[in-house]
Amino acid sequence: MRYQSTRGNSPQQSFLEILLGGLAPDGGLYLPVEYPQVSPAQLDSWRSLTYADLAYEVLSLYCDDIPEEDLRALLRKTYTEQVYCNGRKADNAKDISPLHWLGEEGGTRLGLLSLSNGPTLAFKDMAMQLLGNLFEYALKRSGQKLNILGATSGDTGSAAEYAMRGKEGVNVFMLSPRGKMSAFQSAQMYSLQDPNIFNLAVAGVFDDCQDIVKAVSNDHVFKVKYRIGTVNSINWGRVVAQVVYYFQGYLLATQSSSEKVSFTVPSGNFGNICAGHIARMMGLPIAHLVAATNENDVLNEFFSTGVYRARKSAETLHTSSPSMDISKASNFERFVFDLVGKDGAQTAAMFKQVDTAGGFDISQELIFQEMGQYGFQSGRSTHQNRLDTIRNVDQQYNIMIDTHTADGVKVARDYLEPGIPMIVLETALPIKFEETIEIALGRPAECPEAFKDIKSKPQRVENIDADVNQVKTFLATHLD
Ligand SMILES: Cc1ncc(COP(=O)(O)O)c(C=O)c1O
Ligand SMILES: N[C@@H](CCOP(=O)(O)O)C(=O)O
Repeated sequence: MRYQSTRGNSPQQSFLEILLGGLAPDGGLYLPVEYPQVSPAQLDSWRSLTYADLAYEVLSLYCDDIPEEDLRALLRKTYTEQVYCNGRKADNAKDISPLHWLGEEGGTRLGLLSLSNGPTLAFKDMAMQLLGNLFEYALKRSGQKLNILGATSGDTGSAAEYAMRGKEGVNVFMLSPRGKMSAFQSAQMYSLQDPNIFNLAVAGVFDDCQDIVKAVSNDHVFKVKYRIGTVNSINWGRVVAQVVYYFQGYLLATQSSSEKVSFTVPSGNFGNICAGHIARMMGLPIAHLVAATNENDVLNEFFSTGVYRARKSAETLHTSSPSMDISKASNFERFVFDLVGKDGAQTAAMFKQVDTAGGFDISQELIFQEMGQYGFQSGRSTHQNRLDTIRNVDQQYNIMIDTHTADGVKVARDYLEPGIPMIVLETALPIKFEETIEIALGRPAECPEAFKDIKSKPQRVENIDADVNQVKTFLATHLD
């Protein structure tokens, strides 16, 4: 499989060639030149597979420069009960991403796909653990070292650091928005003392952190000299690993490939739902993909009006679903590339307009009228909706959900269609946002044993301005 940039001005490359670099040289994001197709019969033949073997079927369509036996071994090493039973009872863990039906609502079944059973209690572990093993594999083959520069709003950071700690030849430099994550999220990252992990608390919001990552990646001389890679969903490896659980969720929810399901996805950087879009483009029978935003509702605005207006840092609100406090969703560019018929020049022009004029408006264009074919719907959830939904799901179904998943359930309920099961992606465990859970339910969230004393551990973090040059200087002084 060859990969092309969404900006149309980079050479096509193979999976292993793009894995360590992340952003394409022209500033775009990589996508496969075509989406491999999965037939209904093929889909049905995957019903009895383990998660690891299902992942093999999906990923082997994309990573054809990794020998079959190596890829299968990497996936079986990654998707184990030992890695993915955190915070859940072990009887469900063999499914890796179990599906829990909440109940019947609006003439259909409403369910939660559990994706937060991994080491850091958020869905990021589903792809990040694999990325860690893929990096190790690729670096061993090439004899290279890798310095990861990442941006987090709370969950990617810890998932990446737990996946990369102790990995030979890998350093992680993680930018996080100072004071904007939950105490639990900060403690998960900042308490790590491993010499290959560096936490930088940026005076800004997540978008500032992501802009710095992109600016450093776009300085090709610096990038090559310091061997900079990325673990954000900028990296295709992250997105493609997330495609797998849409297949898993679909197979768990249905009896045959003639059935359709819809997914609601709590959305911020648009990586998770972009993986759903790709699964749908591959032929997975998804009726709708519902993007659920919090008060930072750029994506909801776009899907409802055709106007994309990225907010400035100062306009980005600090909410009680803080991991979705994002106003410049990077993966949105991948969808736009498909929307404009894989026209790299047009995509580049549209995102140049985002930089110069703050956004674009396609409300009067044919592509907006035809956008229905991609199955997107969207909605917005507020702090009060979040509290109400956490309470209501707890009372009605005796299940405690986190604030982001609550945004998902709130919006999903607005889009229930009789006869089409609705699966909400559960993106984190409640303990990560325990302050809000306490407000909503008046009792604490359950905390897995491994994290009981996390907030009292000593923390190691450096403060830094939202300034590319300061970050480059930090990297240069910590690398040879
Ligand atoms: C808990 C949680 N939910 C939802 C999201 C949004 O996912 P995405 O950024 O892939 O849209 C994130 C961050 O990415 C998250 O950490
Ligand atoms: N919500 C994320 C933000 C980064 O998203 P990514 O999927 O691009 O890594 C976080 O929790 O850090």
